[in-house]
Amino acid sequence: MTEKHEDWQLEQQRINNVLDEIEHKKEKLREKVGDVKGEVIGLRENFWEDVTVNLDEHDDVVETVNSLKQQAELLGERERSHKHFYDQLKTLQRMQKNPYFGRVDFREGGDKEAEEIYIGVGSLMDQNDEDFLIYDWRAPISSLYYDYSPGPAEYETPEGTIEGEMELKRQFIIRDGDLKGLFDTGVTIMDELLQEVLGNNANTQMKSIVATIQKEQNQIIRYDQSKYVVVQGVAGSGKTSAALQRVAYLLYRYRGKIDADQMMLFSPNPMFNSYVANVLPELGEENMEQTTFQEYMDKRLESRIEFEDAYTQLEYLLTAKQDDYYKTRLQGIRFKANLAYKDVIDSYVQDLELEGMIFRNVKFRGKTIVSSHEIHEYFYGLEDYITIPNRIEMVAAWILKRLEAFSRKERDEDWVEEEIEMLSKEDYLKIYHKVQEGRENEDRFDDYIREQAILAKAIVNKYMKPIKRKIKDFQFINMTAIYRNLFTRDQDVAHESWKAIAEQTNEQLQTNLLFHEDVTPFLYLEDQLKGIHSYNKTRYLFLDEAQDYSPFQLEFFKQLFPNARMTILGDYNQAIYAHNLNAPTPLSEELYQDEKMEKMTLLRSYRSTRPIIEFTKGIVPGGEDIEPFNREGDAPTVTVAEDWAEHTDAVVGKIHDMEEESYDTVAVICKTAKEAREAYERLKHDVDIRLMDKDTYTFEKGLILIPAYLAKGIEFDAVILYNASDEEYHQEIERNLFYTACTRPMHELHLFSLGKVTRFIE
Ligand SMILES: Nc1ncnc2c1ncn2[C@@H]1O[C@H](COP(=O)(O)OP(=O)(O)OP(=O)(O)O)[C@@H](O)[C@H]1O
Repeated sequence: MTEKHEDWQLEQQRINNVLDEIEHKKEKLREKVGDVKGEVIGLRENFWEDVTVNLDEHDDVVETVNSLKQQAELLGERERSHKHFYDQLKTLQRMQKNPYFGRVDFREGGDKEAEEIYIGVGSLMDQNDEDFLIYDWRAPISSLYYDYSPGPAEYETPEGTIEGEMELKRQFIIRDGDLKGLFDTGVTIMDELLQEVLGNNANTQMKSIVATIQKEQNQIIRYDQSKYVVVQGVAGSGKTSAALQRVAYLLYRYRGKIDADQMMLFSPNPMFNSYVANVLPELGEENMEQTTFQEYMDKRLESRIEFEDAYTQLEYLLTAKQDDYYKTRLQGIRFKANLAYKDVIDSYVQDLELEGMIFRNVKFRGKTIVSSHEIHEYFYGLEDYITIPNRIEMVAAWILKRLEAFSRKERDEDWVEEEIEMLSKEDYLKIYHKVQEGRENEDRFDDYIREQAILAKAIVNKYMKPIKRKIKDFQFINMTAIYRNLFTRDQDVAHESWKAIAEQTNEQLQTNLLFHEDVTPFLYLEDQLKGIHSYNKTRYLFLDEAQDYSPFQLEFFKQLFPNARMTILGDYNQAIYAHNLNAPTPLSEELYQDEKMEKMTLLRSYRSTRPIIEFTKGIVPGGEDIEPFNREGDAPTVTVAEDWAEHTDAVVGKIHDMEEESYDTVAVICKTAKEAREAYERLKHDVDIRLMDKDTYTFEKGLILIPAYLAKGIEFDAVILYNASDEEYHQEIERNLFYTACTRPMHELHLFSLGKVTRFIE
């Protein structure tokens, strides 16, 4: 028997033993789950029988409350145990399919023998609960597997560094308990497991990478020192993957201290959210909160004011005529992204402490209860050392009091009486019963009057309620007017085109629609006036595709999440929004001058084959530093067509050719949504293709048509770049968009161009 064959047999034998142990543990757990479930059901059913309810005397009430509390605590504890056992059972089930993926033999300094350490998605103890049969990939010792090849190695523990010698590093492919692959590092130079994983089809759901995490990714996953970790990683270098495994790692590391709902991920769009939603559950963890900045803006602005979304802004910049209006808009977009503009707002807020706040009349049925002028007087009558938000609170309390007094008077008005007469029988009876409550034995002669009074009060209150809610929401501040005033007031703004920008913005605000670039500044200003509704609970914030946020937005996030450590990941070569063109992004070190920040860089790209990466390297400056992972494939192709008919035929032909490859996902990528719609009209008769737009919430298998900016962060088996002509892609703002599109495929990339192909690939 060869040595290799022997190893294989021994490992298969060990897998069998481990599987037996898993089965054994599952059996024991099932019993426990069953018992606890029985207890929970019993407790729920008999909840009221087991508490002593006695409300006669004060002491009895206290006793009853205590007894209720005890019973509820018992139930809560049992329910938690049930969930805990159930989760363990699920982990064991997952382990049964693939108990572990790696092994290192590590001899600690001074020891004679090496310990065999097997690494999987969860830990498993032996029968006597003494030794680890499998270590969780997040355990300190598991780091050895990711960080070293055989030779001297070390890992960190809370007690300090452990040094020693790694004698063996082995990777496994196990499917349903059968050993399918075994690779020893040192014997094979290439990472075969990674080759195998990356050679598979792209998926509509991102997969976990725990079996093949690379050293530099492991650093990001486990890093836990500074408040800010900033990761600049080239396309396909595993930024999103690292972010998600990092969440899983932190949940493990701080188990019992931090929950998934104290972590939040901001991602580019809902489709991306659905793309990554499976990774954490696959690792046996709950998902963190996931959102998009668009969702946040929607929530904040509700129906108060309409605003343009980021994609509409981009669509405008990529498709509109480049006249003076366009140029001013572009300058405005770029200026408003900056911290200089934040300074302008900060100084405006200082002025507002003394003058300039604009309020709304508080009205009820056409009558003014408190006029904007009165509010203004009251506000500026308060001491000016009191902060604006505190003064606003005082104003709200004062208005509410005025409303109360007004309500009392209003009850005598004719309209109230009319409403009473119009009351439905049901409503009337409800109020009537209220009047009767507790007075069955009393013979009251004034019942009618009392009844009328209660009815009148109920009616006025009903109409007053929404007004009160608005006051509590501080909607008596005329935010739009205050923001607009920023563009009409006399103010020294150090920007050569400020006048034109201000004029344009002012004009736009009159239509009651905020430009996208004004939304963050608007919300920031609002927070300075109303007080910040910060997310104090969030302990870890993840910003993916961070290059698309502005420096202003970064400051906004810092203010919004005061207690959060931030992991900020992105690629400046994929910055597709105009505000970040040749300007700082949240990936720029200069934005963290006074704060503790760790910058990490990922240069190795895993998504695409080597020929595709070699091709895309040429598109962006500095691309020569990108290192391809060595996976073979066909070189990208470029086809030039003379007219649309030829272009369409060529694209359709390629789509048909690719049917043989049985790919799961093929994307035809266009520059904009407008072009995607046009392409759809041209292609829909010949191929079965789905058009995706910004409202698409899930990413499904098949052939899709998508604008480049929506394809951010996701990947496909093959990509057809629709009309990669020089006419389409020649401005600097289009370079990164083109690069983003070309870096989406795993296996094939084909470019089609109407006329001369883009200069970016020359
Ligand atoms: N260590 C790894 N093991 C296995 N697959 C990996 C690894 N790192 C990255 N990948 C794969 O490479 C692809 C790209 O990863 P990911 O989407 O996380 O990269 P990214 O840096 O966020 O990309 P982009 O900026 O282009 O959106 C994914 O298919 C991911 O599974």
